[in-house]
Amino acid sequence: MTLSSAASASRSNILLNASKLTKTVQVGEQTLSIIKEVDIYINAGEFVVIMGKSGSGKSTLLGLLATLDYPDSGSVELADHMLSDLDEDALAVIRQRDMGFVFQSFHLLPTLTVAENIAFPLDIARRPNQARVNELIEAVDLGHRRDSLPNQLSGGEQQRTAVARALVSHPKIVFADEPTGNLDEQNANQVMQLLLDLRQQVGSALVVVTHDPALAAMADRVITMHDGRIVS
Ligand SMILES: Nc1ncnc2c1ncn2[C@@H]1O[C@H](COP(=O)(O)OP(=O)(O)OP(=O)(O)O)[C@@H](O)[C@H]1O
Repeated sequence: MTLSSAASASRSNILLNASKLTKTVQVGEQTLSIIKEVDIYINAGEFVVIMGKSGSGKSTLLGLLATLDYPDSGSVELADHMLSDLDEDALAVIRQRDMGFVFQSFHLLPTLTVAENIAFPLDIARRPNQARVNELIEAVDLGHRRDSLPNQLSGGEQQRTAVARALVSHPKIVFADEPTGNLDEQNANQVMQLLLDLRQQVGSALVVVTHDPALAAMADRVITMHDGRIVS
């Protein structure tokens, strides 16, 4: 295979394609450019890690790809939907149906139990499926904690709940922003292994922002950012 045919083969299965994304923020009188004309694609089922120094724009880029934030210009397309053209209601439907999220600080709903947090994406999409929820609770080894509230859980248990919630509705893509950043090494390894195993079962693409080189070593592709641009 030539280099160019290899490149086109690896791009033939594109799930998410973002083009010329830019983002500025206003700091006092100054307009700072924090994402600068970034082009990025993610293939279906691919595991991509985004690395780079603190402040290089990783979390901002992830937020733009996941439609949690708006770019100043540029476009994001997911599975034939041009997300940049959709209103907030239509985006909410796509986020519920096609995306999963794992954040560094867990972001569980504090008044819902483990089982209810995991069921939440199915419930708001009006597709309740208790069998699927039970399967995920077992997969992340939280059967004994199913009726606990988030504030009764350890950090590792909270993040395992978040991982199950992210995968429960068979999303096309999961976005994770430093998912192991608040965990000790043992819990970090367990959470990452669960995230990788479950997304493999579901066939989801996975995009992870991390500083962890061990995680990067497991990725299909590593993207490095510097000063708002992708440099490799
Ligand atoms: N709302 C905002 N207002 C002002 N500056 C912002 C805002 N959001 C992000 N920034 C700045 O944009 C730059 C990129 O931030 P971002 O959080 O994306 O970086 P990062 O690479 O994820 O960093 P870290 O590894 O520390 O989490 C940083 O310099 C940050 O201070």
